Amino acid sequence: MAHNNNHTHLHGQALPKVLLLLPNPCFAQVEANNSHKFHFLKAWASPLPQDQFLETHAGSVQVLLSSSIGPPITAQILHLLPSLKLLVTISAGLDHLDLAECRARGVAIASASKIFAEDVADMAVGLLLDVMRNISASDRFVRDGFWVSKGDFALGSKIGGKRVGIVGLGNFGLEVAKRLEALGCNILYNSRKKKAFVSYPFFPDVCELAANSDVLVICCGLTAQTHHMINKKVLLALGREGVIVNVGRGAIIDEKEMVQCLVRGEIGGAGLDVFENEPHVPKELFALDNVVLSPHHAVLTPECFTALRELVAGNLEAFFSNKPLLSQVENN
Ligand SMILES: O=CC(=O)O
Repeated sequence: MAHNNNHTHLHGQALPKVLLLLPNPCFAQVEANNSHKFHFLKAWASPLPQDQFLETHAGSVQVLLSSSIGPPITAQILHLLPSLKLLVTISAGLDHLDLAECRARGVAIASASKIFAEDVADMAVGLLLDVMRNISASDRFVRDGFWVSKGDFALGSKIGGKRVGIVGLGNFGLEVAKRLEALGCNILYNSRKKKAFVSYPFFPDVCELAANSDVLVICCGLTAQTHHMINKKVLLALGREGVIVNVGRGAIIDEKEMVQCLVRGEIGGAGLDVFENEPHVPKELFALDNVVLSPHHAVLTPECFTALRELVAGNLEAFFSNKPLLSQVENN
């Protein structure tokens, strides 16, 4: 009879192990609801250094649960986990994962992308409306008593009829498009590939897209290809009246250049949920009324978190019962 080395037994049967490298409120709730089904191995709670902890469990860990907050899942970590088959990330972004190494090792990835789409799109539209209709700036104007003392206030722009260029027409971008169409905007887009199922004009070149748009909404993921894709040339093509909204990742935009363009009035405004060096936001932006800032909060609704916990548990169950994952991402 094979000797079972697993540490956790329930009625003599080992629970499948799920590795966690860092504490996270979402993981804690997933654990609270599923500790009868899975044994959650917490590297951070062990007195052993992480590498040693991983070496100890190297033979038995098939699943790693990760988030986009904290250190990335590097090739070095993956090397220490030769039995790993599945990486579940509670993010839509995959930029914290070494995708090439996962591919080489045959590690499947499940993400949160789809279930975040509506909340992220709502936030993108909220930021767009706020910048273009001066909502946050109006709020400050009224609170500061300027309605009484100064009387008038800068006009906002009409939303209907505006040309909105969506960069990345995936789960997020499609939800943004749907919402903005309802507001009377004309949708254009840039994506890795033209999408056969939409009739919006496609621009293979993001600079061309910017030149033909009143607003750019960044909805794509951060990859080597999209890093600083929104550079000075693209920003200048967007132009003095142009507005940029970012709900993707900060580093998709060359942030230094964007700040300069905003300070010099070379673009019209920005609504930003993400930044290059979070939680640090360039101080120059604090003085600008045509900029709306948000602390990477686009997905933070309780409804989204409930769905996320269920998705994570569903993916774990599917994996351990050899069923298709609920939210596997393509990694090729
Ligand atoms: O930014 C959040 C995510 O990638 O899910």
